[in-house]
Parts: sequence; C-alpha cells; structure tokens
Amino acid sequence: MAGGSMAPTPLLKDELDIVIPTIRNLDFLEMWRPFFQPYHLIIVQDGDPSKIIKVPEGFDYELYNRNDINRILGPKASCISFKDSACRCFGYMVSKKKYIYTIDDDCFVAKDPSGKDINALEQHIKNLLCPSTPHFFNTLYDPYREGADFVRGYPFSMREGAPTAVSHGLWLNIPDYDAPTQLVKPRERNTRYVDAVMTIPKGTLFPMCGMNLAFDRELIGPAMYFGLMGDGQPIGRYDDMWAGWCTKVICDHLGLGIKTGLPYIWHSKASNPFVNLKKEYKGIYWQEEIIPFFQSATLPKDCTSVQQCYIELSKQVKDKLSKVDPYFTKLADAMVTWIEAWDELNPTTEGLAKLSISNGPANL
Ligand SMILES: O=c1ccn([C@@H]2O[C@H](COP(=O)(O)OP(=O)(O)O[C@H]3O[C@@H](CO)[C@H](O)[C@H]3O)[C@@H](O)[C@H]2O)c(=O)[nH]1
Ligand SMILES: [Mn+2]
Repeated sequence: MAGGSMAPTPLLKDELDIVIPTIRNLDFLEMWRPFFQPYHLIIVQDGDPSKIIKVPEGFDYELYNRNDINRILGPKASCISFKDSACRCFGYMVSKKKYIYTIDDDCFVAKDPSGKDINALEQHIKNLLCPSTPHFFNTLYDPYREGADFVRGYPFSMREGAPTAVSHGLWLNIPDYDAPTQLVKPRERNTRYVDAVMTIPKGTLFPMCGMNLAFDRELIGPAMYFGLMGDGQPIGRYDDMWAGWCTKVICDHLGLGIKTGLPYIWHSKASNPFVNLKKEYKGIYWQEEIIPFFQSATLPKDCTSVQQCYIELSKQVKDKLSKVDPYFTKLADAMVTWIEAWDELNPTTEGLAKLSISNGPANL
C-alpha cells in the first residue's frame, strides 16, 4: 500500500465487551471514542425503561433496560438489582465474549504524568494477558512489565505465575471513598499517579471497585455477581465489594490472580455523600462480620468450577451470615438464581454435549 500505514487491529477487538451501567446519556463516550470505538458495548440502562438513553453515533452496541432484563430472565430477573449500578452484572451474563471491561459513565480519559492520554482499556488488556504472582510477592511489583523482572530470591519454579482473572484499575480526581470519609473530606482529590501494577497476594481480600474493572469472563465470570442492591434492598454501594470478596476467595481456591493499580481513569462526579450514607450505613457495620467470614471461607477440593465454588459459597453465606441479618438469606438465594440464570444463558460445552446426547445425535 503506497505510503499508507495500516492502523494495528486493537487488541482483543472481537473478544472483549465493554459493559456500562447507566441512568444518563452516554456523551462521556466521545472522550473514549479513540479507544472504545472498535469494541462492542453492552449498555445496561437502569431506572425508568421508558427513558431514552442517547448513545453517540458510530458505536456498536446493544442496550438492555429493565423490561429487557425481565423478558430475558423471567422470574430469575429478581437477582438483578434495580436502581443501583449493580445492574451492570446483567451485561456480564449476556455477553458472549471472553473478556469484559466495565466502566462508569462519569469516568473519563485521564492523563499520565507526561500529559499523555491513558488508554485504560489497553492497559487492562495487558494486565489480563500476562500472568499474576499471587503465591509469592515480587518486590519490584509486576515482573512481566517492560523494564521489570523477578528479583533475586524469587523461586524460579514459581516464575510462570498464575493466570490473571481480574484487572482492577484506579481513579484520579474523585476517589472511591465511602460516605463517612467523603463527608469529612469533601474536597479531597486523588492526585497521586502511582506507576505500578501488583498482584493481590493469595489469602488477602481487597475492596473491589466496579468503576474501572476488567476481567476474564471465561475464567471468573460466574463469580462476578454484584449482589442484591438498590430498590427494595437494605443496602447499596456494596455491589462491587461483594463481588470482589466472592471473586477473591474463588480465585485463591482455583489458583487465579487478581491485579490492581494501573490503569487510571479520571472520575469526575462525586455522588451525594448523604445519599450514599443512607445506602451504605448497614454495610459499614455488617462488613465487620462479613470480612472475617470471607477471610475464613474455605472451599472443598471437589469444587473445581467457578459455578460449583459459587454455589458452595452461597450455602456458607446462608449458614453463617443470616444471623447478621435476614438479608443474607435472600442474598444467598439470589446467588443461586444468578448461577442458574448464567448457566441458562451460557450453557457450558459439557452441558451442550449432554444436551445433544439427550436429544439424540441429529445427523444419524
Ligand atoms: O441507580 C443507579 C445509579 C447509578 N448508576 C450508574 O452506575 C454508575 C455509577 O454511578 P455514580 O457514578 O453516580 O456513582 P458512584 O458513587 O460514583 O459509583 C461508585 O459507587 C459504586 C457502588 O455502586 C460504583 O460501582 C462506583 O462506581 C454510573 O455509570 C451510573 O450511571 C446506575 O446504573 N443506577
Ligand atoms: Mn461515579
């Protein structure tokens, strides 16, 4: 081709969906257009389904509102939250791709210290495509990054690392603070750009934020249930946290890794701390019991699939957390409904094989 240079095909262009929960118009996509336009979007419209959500021209997307969720899942739609960003997990369920990136609609392109626009999606893909080190901490952080490596004393037998299931990005400007912190520090902004990606060690929990998050849907998708939040529920803004605690316990059990750090996005909107306090307050004291539960949770060796692990975890939630509040009985049941809905929309290969055998081989 004379002189012209073919633009490289974006990484995982046909293997990744971008899931966006929204109650607003999606003008924020204009800023992300250079990075997001090649990818398919799954928009989960929360709130009033009769409201028209405007999507900028030129994006390839599918949009689901509450009527769609109810139509597709029937009674199982009860496990998908309403009037809370937790609804985004419906997008994970309907996707057919190997990878998911989810971002909030008040998150914009941040700049790195050199002033260059950060392609958050590209960094998440790099994080997911290279191994994690959950079993032995590398003091030079991510050893697979350009300009880094394993340090002296790192066992060579462990340098292959573990498959990466989750890439947890961070935020400049408005930090993801809980309501009490936001109330006492209303003007605090995160201006610190820390140039690091690190694996969260096995056996350690972390507060997963759904604002700037990517994961391998085939490795860990069924664990990414964002719980029962919002309308009709006693708690909100613990959707991503709950998914993160379940996911980390299951990743530890299955030998998968979770990374946190780069990439940064620019979080532009501070939600109302008083409204947030009302949503969070039960969670603030419940989590003093929830965290020890997850810290001590163990899964049997015969739980070898994410679904099996998740169902086992739901049983333990029902047995051990219902004494904290009856809500956890409801949540444990919703966890089972989630897996049933997931498997209905995503029949596994062995499941399909069973199906074809039971229906008799068509071409004989
Ligand atoms: O009822 C709702 C409210 C919001 N959304 C969409 O969800 C995301 C996040 O909304 P917003 O940016 O307004 O709220 P934050 O407090 O900044 O969100 C953080 O809190 C976490 C707990 O939910 C959340 O994951 C964090 O990102 C936007 O895209 C809204 O449009 C919604 O769908 N339904
Ligand atoms: Mn926000």
